[in-house]
Amino acid sequence: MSTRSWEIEVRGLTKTFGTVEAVTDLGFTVTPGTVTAFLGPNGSGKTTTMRMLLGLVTPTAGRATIGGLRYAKLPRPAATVGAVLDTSGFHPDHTARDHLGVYARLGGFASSRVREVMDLTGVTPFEGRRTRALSTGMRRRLHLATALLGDPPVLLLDEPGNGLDPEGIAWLRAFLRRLAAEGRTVLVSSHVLSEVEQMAEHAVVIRGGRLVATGPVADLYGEAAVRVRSPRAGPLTAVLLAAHPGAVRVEDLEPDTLRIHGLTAAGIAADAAAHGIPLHEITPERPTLEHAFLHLTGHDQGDTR
Ligand SMILES: Nc1ncnc2c1ncn2[C@@H]1O[C@H](COP(=O)(O)OP(=O)(O)OP(=O)(O)O)[C@@H](O)[C@H]1O
Repeated sequence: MSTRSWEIEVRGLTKTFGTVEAVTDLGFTVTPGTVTAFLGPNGSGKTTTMRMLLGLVTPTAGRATIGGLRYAKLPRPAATVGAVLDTSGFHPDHTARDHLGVYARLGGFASSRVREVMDLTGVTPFEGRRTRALSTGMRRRLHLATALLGDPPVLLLDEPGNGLDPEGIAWLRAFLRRLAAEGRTVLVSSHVLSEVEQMAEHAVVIRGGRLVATGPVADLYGEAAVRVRSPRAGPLTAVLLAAHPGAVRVEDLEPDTLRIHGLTAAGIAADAAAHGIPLHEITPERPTLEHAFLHLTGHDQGDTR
Protein backbone atom coordinates (compact mmCIF):
# COMPACT_ATOMS: atom_id res chain seq x y z
CA MET A 1 0.00 0.00 0.00
CA SER A 2 1.16 3.53 -0.69
CA THR A 3 1.47 6.05 2.12
CA ARG A 4 -0.92 8.57 0.57
CA SER A 5 -3.97 9.35 2.69
CA TRP A 6 -6.81 7.57 0.96
CA GLU A 7 -9.72 9.45 2.40
CA ILE A 8 -13.11 9.09 0.75
CA GLU A 9 -14.83 12.43 0.39
CA VAL A 10 -18.37 13.02 -0.79
CA ARG A 11 -19.55 16.62 -1.14
CA GLY A 12 -22.91 17.90 -2.39
CA LEU A 13 -23.38 14.62 -4.22
CA THR A 14 -26.64 14.42 -6.15
CA LYS A 15 -28.00 11.95 -8.67
CA THR A 16 -31.37 11.99 -10.33
CA PHE A 17 -32.60 9.26 -12.65
CA GLY A 18 -35.43 10.93 -14.60
CA THR A 19 -37.80 11.97 -11.86
CA VAL A 20 -36.20 9.75 -9.19
CA GLU A 21 -33.93 11.60 -6.79
CA ALA A 22 -31.67 8.71 -5.83
CA VAL A 23 -29.10 10.84 -3.93
CA THR A 24 -29.51 14.47 -2.86
CA ASP A 25 -26.80 16.84 -1.66
CA LEU A 26 -24.99 14.07 0.20
CA GLY A 27 -21.81 14.84 2.11
CA PHE A 28 -19.57 12.67 4.29
CA THR A 29 -15.95 11.67 4.83
CA VAL A 30 -14.52 8.20 5.41
CA THR A 31 -11.13 8.22 7.11
CA PRO A 32 -8.38 5.65 6.61
CA GLY A 33 -7.87 3.13 9.37
CA THR A 34 -11.54 2.76 10.15
CA VAL A 35 -14.44 0.61 9.10
CA THR A 36 -17.28 2.96 8.26
CA ALA A 37 -20.79 1.62 7.92
CA PHE A 38 -22.92 3.12 5.18
CA LEU A 39 -26.41 2.53 6.46
CA GLY A 40 -29.83 3.07 5.02
CA PRO A 41 -33.01 1.21 4.22
CA ASN A 42 -33.51 -0.47 0.84
CA GLY A 43 -33.57 2.04 -1.98
CA SER A 44 -32.01 4.85 0.07
CA GLY A 45 -29.18 5.47 -2.41
CA LYS A 46 -26.25 3.47 -1.02
CA THR A 47 -25.43 1.57 -4.20
CA THR A 48 -25.85 4.67 -6.34
CA THR A 49 -23.39 6.53 -4.10
CA MET A 50 -20.87 3.71 -4.30
CA ARG A 51 -21.28 3.56 -8.07
CA MET A 52 -20.56 7.30 -8.22
CA LEU A 53 -17.41 6.77 -6.13
CA LEU A 54 -16.31 4.20 -8.69
CA GLY A 55 -17.12 6.40 -11.67
CA LEU A 56 -19.81 3.97 -12.86
CA VAL A 57 -22.55 6.58 -12.51
CA THR A 58 -22.00 10.25 -13.33
CA PRO A 59 -23.23 12.59 -10.59
CA THR A 60 -25.88 15.14 -11.50
CA ALA A 61 -24.05 17.50 -9.10
CA GLY A 62 -21.34 17.42 -6.46
CA ARG A 63 -18.30 15.20 -6.24
CA ALA A 64 -17.11 11.89 -4.87
CA THR A 65 -13.34 11.54 -4.50
CA ILE A 66 -10.82 9.03 -3.21
CA GLY A 67 -7.55 10.49 -1.98
CA GLY A 68 -8.73 13.81 -3.42
CA LEU A 69 -9.19 12.42 -6.93
CA ARG A 70 -12.13 11.17 -8.92
CA TYR A 71 -11.87 7.44 -9.58
CA ALA A 72 -11.10 7.98 -13.26
CA LYS A 73 -8.16 10.21 -12.32
CA LEU A 74 -6.54 7.73 -9.94
CA PRO A 75 -3.12 6.66 -11.20
CA ARG A 76 -3.81 2.95 -10.60
CA PRO A 77 -7.52 2.66 -9.88
CA ALA A 78 -7.69 -1.16 -9.72
CA ALA A 79 -4.79 -1.27 -7.26
CA THR A 80 -6.25 1.57 -5.21
CA VAL A 81 -9.88 0.64 -4.77
CA GLY A 82 -11.13 -2.89 -4.19
CA ALA A 83 -14.86 -2.98 -4.70
CA VAL A 84 -17.59 -5.56 -4.37
CA LEU A 85 -20.78 -4.10 -5.77
CA ASP A 86 -22.41 -6.58 -8.03
CA THR A 87 -22.22 -10.10 -6.71
CA SER A 88 -22.91 -11.88 -9.96
CA GLY A 89 -20.15 -12.04 -12.51
CA PHE A 90 -18.33 -15.33 -12.05
CA HIS A 91 -17.81 -17.52 -15.09
CA PRO A 92 -19.75 -20.63 -14.01
CA ASP A 93 -17.18 -23.10 -15.36
CA HIS A 94 -14.18 -21.41 -13.79
CA THR A 95 -12.89 -22.68 -10.52
CA ALA A 96 -12.45 -20.16 -7.72
CA ARG A 97 -8.70 -20.27 -8.39
CA ASP A 98 -9.17 -19.77 -12.17
CA HIS A 99 -11.40 -16.79 -11.48
CA LEU A 100 -8.74 -15.12 -9.35
CA GLY A 101 -6.05 -15.95 -11.89
CA VAL A 102 -8.04 -14.22 -14.66
CA TYR A 103 -8.60 -11.14 -12.52
CA ALA A 104 -4.97 -11.02 -11.43
CA ARG A 105 -3.91 -10.98 -15.11
CA LEU A 106 -6.56 -8.39 -16.03
CA GLY A 107 -5.46 -6.14 -13.19
CA GLY A 108 -1.76 -6.62 -13.89
CA PHE A 109 -1.15 -8.07 -10.41
CA ALA A 110 1.54 -10.62 -9.54
CA SER A 111 0.21 -14.17 -9.92
CA SER A 112 1.52 -14.89 -6.41
CA ARG A 113 -1.31 -12.67 -5.14
CA VAL A 114 -3.82 -15.37 -6.07
CA ARG A 115 -2.50 -17.73 -3.40
CA GLU A 116 -2.14 -14.90 -0.89
CA VAL A 117 -5.71 -13.65 -1.22
CA MET A 118 -7.11 -17.19 -1.22
CA ASP A 119 -5.37 -17.85 2.08
CA LEU A 120 -6.40 -14.47 3.49
CA THR A 121 -10.09 -14.84 2.71
CA GLY A 122 -10.51 -18.56 3.31
CA VAL A 123 -11.01 -19.46 -0.36
CA THR A 124 -8.23 -22.07 -0.31
CA PRO A 125 -10.42 -24.96 0.95
CA PHE A 126 -12.66 -24.65 -2.14
CA GLU A 127 -10.20 -23.19 -4.64
CA GLY A 128 -10.74 -26.08 -7.10
CA ARG A 129 -14.52 -25.92 -7.06
CA ARG A 130 -16.39 -24.44 -10.03
CA THR A 131 -17.97 -21.11 -9.23
CA ARG A 132 -21.45 -22.35 -10.20
CA ALA A 133 -21.21 -24.81 -7.29
CA LEU A 134 -20.23 -22.26 -4.64
CA SER A 135 -22.46 -21.44 -1.68
CA THR A 136 -23.41 -17.85 -0.89
CA GLY A 137 -20.76 -17.65 1.80
CA MET A 138 -18.09 -19.01 -0.55
CA ARG A 139 -19.13 -16.51 -3.22
CA ARG A 140 -18.80 -13.67 -0.71
CA ARG A 141 -15.29 -14.79 0.18
CA LEU A 142 -14.34 -15.12 -3.48
CA HIS A 143 -15.61 -11.60 -4.20
CA LEU A 144 -13.59 -10.26 -1.30
CA ALA A 145 -10.55 -12.16 -2.51
CA THR A 146 -11.02 -10.60 -5.97
CA ALA A 147 -11.29 -7.12 -4.47
CA LEU A 148 -8.06 -7.67 -2.52
CA LEU A 149 -5.92 -8.85 -5.43
CA GLY A 150 -4.36 -5.41 -5.90
CA ASP A 151 -3.73 -5.01 -2.14
CA PRO A 152 -5.88 -1.85 -2.31
CA PRO A 153 -5.80 0.80 0.42
CA VAL A 154 -9.52 1.46 -0.12
CA LEU A 155 -12.36 -1.05 0.02
CA LEU A 156 -15.94 -0.37 -1.04
CA LEU A 157 -18.23 -3.24 -0.16
CA ASP A 158 -21.94 -3.18 -0.93
CA GLU A 159 -23.88 -5.34 1.52
CA PRO A 160 -21.04 -7.84 2.06
CA GLY A 161 -22.96 -9.57 4.82
CA ASN A 162 -26.01 -10.35 2.69
CA GLY A 163 -26.84 -14.04 2.85
CA LEU A 164 -24.08 -14.91 5.33
CA ASP A 165 -24.82 -17.10 8.33
CA PRO A 166 -23.84 -15.86 11.83
CA GLU A 167 -20.46 -17.57 11.60
CA GLY A 168 -19.83 -15.91 8.23
CA ILE A 169 -20.82 -12.51 9.64
CA ALA A 170 -18.48 -12.98 12.60
CA TRP A 171 -15.65 -13.87 10.25
CA LEU A 172 -16.41 -10.87 8.03
CA ARG A 173 -16.42 -8.50 11.01
CA ALA A 174 -13.03 -9.66 12.23
CA PHE A 175 -11.62 -9.65 8.72
CA LEU A 176 -12.71 -6.12 7.87
CA ARG A 177 -11.53 -4.80 11.20
CA ARG A 178 -8.14 -6.27 10.51
CA LEU A 179 -8.02 -4.64 7.07
CA ALA A 180 -8.89 -1.28 8.64
CA ALA A 181 -6.28 -1.78 11.37
CA GLU A 182 -3.71 -2.08 8.57
CA GLY A 183 -4.60 1.51 7.67
CA ARG A 184 -7.10 0.86 4.89
CA THR A 185 -10.22 2.91 4.28
CA VAL A 186 -13.16 0.54 4.47
CA LEU A 187 -16.71 1.56 3.56
CA VAL A 188 -19.34 -1.14 4.06
CA SER A 189 -22.97 -0.65 3.16
CA SER A 190 -25.81 -2.43 4.88
CA HIS A 191 -29.51 -2.08 5.53
CA VAL A 192 -29.18 -4.29 8.62
CA LEU A 193 -27.53 -2.43 11.40
CA SER A 194 -26.84 -5.41 13.65
CA GLU A 195 -24.66 -6.79 10.88
CA VAL A 196 -22.19 -3.91 11.03
CA GLU A 197 -22.74 -2.78 14.61
CA GLN A 198 -19.73 -4.58 16.00
CA MET A 199 -17.35 -3.95 13.14
CA ALA A 200 -17.75 -0.26 12.35
CA GLU A 201 -16.38 2.62 14.39
CA HIS A 202 -18.12 5.19 12.24
CA ALA A 203 -21.42 5.30 10.46
CA VAL A 204 -23.00 7.33 7.71
CA VAL A 205 -26.77 6.96 7.82
CA ILE A 206 -28.92 7.95 4.85
CA ARG A 207 -32.62 7.95 4.12
CA GLY A 208 -34.26 8.84 0.84
CA GLY A 209 -30.85 9.73 -0.61
CA ARG A 210 -30.15 12.31 2.09
CA LEU A 211 -27.78 12.24 5.05
CA VAL A 212 -29.52 11.78 8.39
CA ALA A 213 -26.54 11.18 10.66
CA THR A 214 -22.80 10.70 10.54
CA GLY A 215 -20.25 10.15 13.28
CA PRO A 216 -18.93 7.56 15.70
CA VAL A 217 -21.27 4.59 16.03
CA ALA A 218 -21.31 5.11 19.80
CA ASP A 219 -22.90 8.55 19.26
CA LEU A 220 -25.78 7.09 17.29
CA TYR A 221 -27.13 5.28 20.30
CA GLY A 222 -30.07 7.07 21.83
CA GLU A 223 -30.22 8.21 25.43
CA ALA A 224 -29.86 5.47 28.06
CA ALA A 225 -32.67 4.90 30.54
CA VAL A 226 -33.33 2.94 33.72
CA ARG A 227 -36.43 0.84 34.31
CA VAL A 228 -37.60 0.90 37.92
CA ARG A 229 -40.40 -1.02 39.65
CA SER A 230 -41.55 0.20 43.02
CA PRO A 231 -44.82 -0.03 44.99
CA ARG A 232 -44.29 3.69 45.65
CA ALA A 233 -43.66 4.82 42.08
CA GLY A 234 -45.55 8.11 42.56
CA PRO A 235 -43.50 9.33 45.54
CA LEU A 236 -40.30 8.15 43.82
CA THR A 237 -41.15 10.27 40.78
CA ALA A 238 -41.74 13.27 43.01
CA VAL A 239 -38.44 12.75 44.86
CA LEU A 240 -36.41 12.41 41.66
CA LEU A 241 -37.98 15.43 39.98
CA ALA A 242 -37.43 17.55 43.08
CA ALA A 243 -33.83 16.39 43.57
CA HIS A 244 -32.77 16.88 39.91
CA PRO A 245 -34.88 19.69 38.49
CA GLY A 246 -34.73 19.81 34.69
CA ALA A 247 -32.33 16.87 34.47
CA VAL A 248 -34.75 13.97 34.80
CA ARG A 249 -37.60 12.71 32.66
CA VAL A 250 -39.91 10.01 34.00
CA GLU A 251 -42.20 7.83 31.89
CA ASP A 252 -45.03 5.95 33.60
CA LEU A 253 -45.04 2.51 32.03
CA GLU A 254 -47.40 0.82 34.49
CA PRO A 255 -48.77 1.91 37.86
CA ASP A 256 -45.70 0.48 39.61
CA THR A 257 -43.16 0.76 36.78
CA LEU A 258 -41.22 3.79 35.56
CA ARG A 259 -38.65 4.43 32.87
CA ILE A 260 -36.29 7.14 34.07
CA HIS A 261 -34.12 9.18 31.75
CA GLY A 262 -31.20 11.34 32.85
CA LEU A 263 -30.01 9.41 35.93
CA THR A 264 -27.92 6.32 36.51
CA ALA A 265 -29.28 3.25 38.27
CA ALA A 266 -26.93 3.96 41.19
CA GLY A 267 -28.18 7.55 41.47
CA ILE A 268 -31.82 6.46 41.49
CA ALA A 269 -31.15 3.75 44.08
CA ALA A 270 -29.38 6.28 46.34
CA ASP A 271 -32.28 8.77 46.13
CA ALA A 272 -34.81 5.98 46.79
CA ALA A 273 -32.85 4.71 49.80
CA ALA A 274 -32.49 8.22 51.21
CA HIS A 275 -36.29 8.54 51.22
CA GLY A 276 -37.04 5.00 52.36
CA ILE A 277 -38.68 4.08 49.06
CA PRO A 278 -38.47 0.34 48.32
CA LEU A 279 -37.40 -0.77 44.85
CA HIS A 280 -38.44 -4.18 43.49
CA GLU A 281 -36.50 -3.91 40.27
CA ILE A 282 -33.93 -1.53 38.83
CA THR A 283 -32.60 -2.30 35.34
CA PRO A 284 -30.41 -0.09 33.15
CA GLU A 285 -31.77 -0.17 29.59
CA ARG A 286 -29.13 0.35 26.97
CA PRO A 287 -30.83 1.57 23.83
CA THR A 288 -29.96 -0.64 20.92
CA LEU A 289 -28.32 0.79 17.89
CA GLU A 290 -30.97 -0.99 15.84
CA HIS A 291 -33.58 1.14 17.53
CA ALA A 292 -31.58 4.30 16.94
CA PHE A 293 -31.20 3.29 13.30
CA LEU A 294 -34.92 2.67 12.87
CA HIS A 295 -35.60 5.99 14.53
CA LEU A 296 -33.09 7.87 12.36
CA THR A 297 -34.36 6.27 9.18
CA GLY A 298 -38.00 6.92 10.06
CA HIS A 299 -38.92 3.26 10.27
CA ASP A 300 -40.18 3.26 13.84
CA GLN A 301 -43.61 4.79 13.42
CA GLY A 302 -45.93 3.24 15.93
CA ASP A 303 -42.98 2.09 18.00
CA THR A 304 -42.85 4.00 21.27
CA ARG A 305 -39.23 3.22 21.97
N1 LIG B 1 -30.19 3.12 -13.10
C1 LIG B 1 -31.26 3.57 -12.43
N2 LIG B 1 -32.32 4.08 -13.06
C2 LIG B 1 -33.39 4.54 -12.40
N3 LIG B 1 -33.50 4.54 -11.05
C3 LIG B 1 -32.47 4.03 -10.35
C4 LIG B 1 -31.29 3.51 -11.00
N4 LIG B 1 -30.44 3.09 -10.04
C5 LIG B 1 -31.05 3.32 -8.85
N5 LIG B 1 -32.27 3.88 -9.04
C6 LIG B 1 -33.20 4.31 -7.98
O1 LIG B 1 -32.48 5.10 -7.06
C7 LIG B 1 -32.92 4.85 -5.72
C8 LIG B 1 -31.73 4.44 -4.87
O2 LIG B 1 -31.31 3.13 -5.26
P1 LIG B 1 -30.01 2.41 -4.69
O3 LIG B 1 -29.87 1.10 -5.39
O4 LIG B 1 -28.87 3.34 -4.76
O5 LIG B 1 -30.40 2.19 -3.17
P2 LIG B 1 -29.75 1.24 -2.07
O6 LIG B 1 -29.72 2.05 -0.83
O7 LIG B 1 -28.47 0.68 -2.57
O8 LIG B 1 -30.82 0.10 -1.94
P3 LIG B 1 -30.67 -1.48 -1.52
O9 LIG B 1 -30.37 -1.54 -0.06
O10 LIG B 1 -32.06 -1.98 -1.84
O11 LIG B 1 -29.61 -2.06 -2.40
C9 LIG B 1 -34.02 3.81 -5.83
O12 LIG B 1 -35.27 4.49 -5.88
C10 LIG B 1 -33.73 3.14 -7.16
O13 LIG B 1 -34.90 2.61 -7.74
